[in-house]
Amino acid sequence: MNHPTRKHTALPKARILIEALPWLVRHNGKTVVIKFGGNAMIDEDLKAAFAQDVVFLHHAGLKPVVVHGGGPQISAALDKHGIVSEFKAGLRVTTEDAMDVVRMVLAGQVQRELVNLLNEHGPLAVGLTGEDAHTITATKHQPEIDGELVDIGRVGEITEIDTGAIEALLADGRIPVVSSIARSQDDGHVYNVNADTAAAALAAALGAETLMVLTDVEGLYEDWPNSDEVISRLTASQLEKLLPDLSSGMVPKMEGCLYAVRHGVNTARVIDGRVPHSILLEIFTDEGIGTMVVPDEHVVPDEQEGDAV
Ligand SMILES: Nc1ncnc2c1ncn2[C@@H]1O[C@H](COP(=O)(O)OP(=O)(O)O)[C@@H](O)[C@H]1O
Ligand SMILES: CC(=O)N[C@@H](CCC(=O)OP(=O)(O)O)C(=O)O
Repeated sequence: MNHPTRKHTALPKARILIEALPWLVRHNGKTVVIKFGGNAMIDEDLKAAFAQDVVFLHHAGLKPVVVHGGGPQISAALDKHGIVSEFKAGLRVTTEDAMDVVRMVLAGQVQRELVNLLNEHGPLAVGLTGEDAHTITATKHQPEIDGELVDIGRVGEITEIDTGAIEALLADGRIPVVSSIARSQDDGHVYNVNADTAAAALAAALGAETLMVLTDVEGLYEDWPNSDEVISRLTASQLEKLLPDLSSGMVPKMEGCLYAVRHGVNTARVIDGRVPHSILLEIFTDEGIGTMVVPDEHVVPDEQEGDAV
């Protein structure tokens, strides 16, 4: 017979579950766009933990949408094809030949791998690219470098998002996994779009609660590469002032975060994808682990439990 003073060894687990209750209530039914960067996909265990987290969110009542990158994977494949990778303004110079490889790697390799990992937990994930059902439409992007417009090939600037296919999948209880390739509004071809930019545009168009960008650093470093002091929280205006000083991969990431919070997304976060289960830590605890960008008018509830988003 159970004695009332008997030690219940599972009690700490119940406490952990109940601690997550405010977050579960807050996020119920909310869309969360999660960008999984190519640099964060560093090993099999991390990718499996990522898939577990996303499936957990799904079963916890959220609507996760995954947008994936694959920069290092594309560079490796281009290398095999004897094509040298060159970046300008943080974007890959994409020739017609390179575009074929980009599409093959993102849609045929990285996306398939993530879809399969998610589907180990049930018939959940469906992969698509921005080409499908006009999800992402783009025109040629020509960045301005030193006052001049530069031709970087088939790199797209997003002109339109059609959320129909993604919303239909969410309504059907699926997890959309989107590759950052856009249909062209100018010709019959496709464009290479930076995955951070694509994730931000989708988060805004979907009216997502949160944009979460997983990468290979702890967050936005205040004085990179001289110090590893992470900026834990900043407003849109504060971020806007920092943008001109940012470099390389952080540029599209932080521009994306700014775009998202200026277009209705409540929070945009850059978090360390090398930390196993970083998504769960960020969503269900008050120990935010990366950099959080909030709209200017965002009022901080008092720093109490349940205040992470
Ligand atoms: N201020 C900064 N804070 C953190 N990382 C920075 C900063 N500026 C540049 N970086 C670089 O940006 C990289 C992340 O971008 P990127 O390589 O494109 O990753 P991903 O594949 O996840 O999109 C970091 O690994 C770091 O080298
Ligand atoms: C135009 C452009 O630069 N596109 C990116 C698309 C993939 C991507 O963004 O991957 P990460 O998120 O891993 O960096 C590229 O070709 O590398």
